[in-house]
Amino acid sequence: MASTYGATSSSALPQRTPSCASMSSSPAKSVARTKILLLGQRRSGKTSIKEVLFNDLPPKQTFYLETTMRVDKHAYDTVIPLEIWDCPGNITVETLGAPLAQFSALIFVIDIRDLYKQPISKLVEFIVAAYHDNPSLFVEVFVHKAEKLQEDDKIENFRQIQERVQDDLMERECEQMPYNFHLTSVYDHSLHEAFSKVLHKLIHSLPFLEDLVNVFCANTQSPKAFLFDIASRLYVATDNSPVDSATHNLCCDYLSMLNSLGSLYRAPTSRATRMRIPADESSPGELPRPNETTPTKNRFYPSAAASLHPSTPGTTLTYHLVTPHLALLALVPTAVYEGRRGLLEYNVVFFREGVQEICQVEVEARGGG
Ligand SMILES: Nc1nc2c(ncn2[C@@H]2O[C@H](COP(=O)(O)OP(=O)(O)OP(=O)(O)O)[C@@H](O)[C@H]2O)c(=O)[nH]1
Repeated sequence: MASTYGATSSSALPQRTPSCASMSSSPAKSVARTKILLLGQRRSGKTSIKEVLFNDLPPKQTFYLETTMRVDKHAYDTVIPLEIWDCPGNITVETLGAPLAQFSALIFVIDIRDLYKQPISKLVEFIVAAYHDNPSLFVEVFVHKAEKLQEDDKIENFRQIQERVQDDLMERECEQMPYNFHLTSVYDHSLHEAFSKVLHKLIHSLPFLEDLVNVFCANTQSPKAFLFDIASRLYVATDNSPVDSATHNLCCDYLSMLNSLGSLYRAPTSRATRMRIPADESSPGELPRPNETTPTKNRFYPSAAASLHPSTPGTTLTYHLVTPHLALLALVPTAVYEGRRGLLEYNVVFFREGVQEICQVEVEARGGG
């Protein structure tokens, strides 16, 4: 895979963009966060999911995670500010300590080999409670550790778990409550794909972001493009062509490679001393970034590309930074990438401005502006 790394127009400089996203350990308290409840039996993999996605923990290291003893609230800022509640395995609706009405999504994690009654009863207990307290709650079931089983067993267990939940809900007369099942594993991209789908349901501005990706694809003859959250590698929007897993995985892998090699390609001019912006220079709409005492800490080159099929007609995978934490990844015909680069860059600038505007509105609507 031949790769190129370079800079786009100066408007790509990430530190000047409105901070719709800031991965922070001490996020601003005043912002209204979208809350996601992460539930499941002990050792089902809840903390692993949270750590792999939002703390960049290598999947193999999840083996050493300790048991969660009390609710751990993890703040993460992407297009919308999230708060993920990682709960201990023994938590119930009564001991949760917060009404279900506070949450926007509930992710219930079941180990795919766990066909016993207990996890299913617990899931049903929460679905029934949600049905009464918060019928608009998105209930998503991650049938997890899917890579542990052979294909046939995997499908069979997946089917059995769905069937049992359905039967139990019918008995409790709650079958109208919508819920979705996903097969997931921290060892492949299924977790990223499933969590991305959950995230889409929570982003109110999603149609606008999708429109922007669609316009980008139409103008650049791109068959597929994703707007990714860089650190978590969740995609926050894509165009309206179907997502095929191979393309999604390819983009995830490319992003992962760039994330790990990014610092090597940092331009000498981007050293902290040269890039620091004086406080009084920040633009009027820009948010305070309490955690950005060193604005170049996570600096990243603004664009990159890799040739996927060198022979004609050829496809190139392009990467463009959109905000400090979002990037556009697109499959582009090599002829367009090589012959009409100006047009491509023009569309990226247009796309970037649109996304930044949407993020700004989102921040203002949540009281962070
Ligand atoms: N094979 C496999 N193992 C996984 C996967 N996800 C998590 N695990 C393992 O499952 C075990 C339990 O993971 P945890 O994340 O601690 O589970 P938990 O649900 O947070 O557990 P509690 O804190 O006790 O409630 C660890 O040994 C992980 O390595 C997966 O996708 N596949």
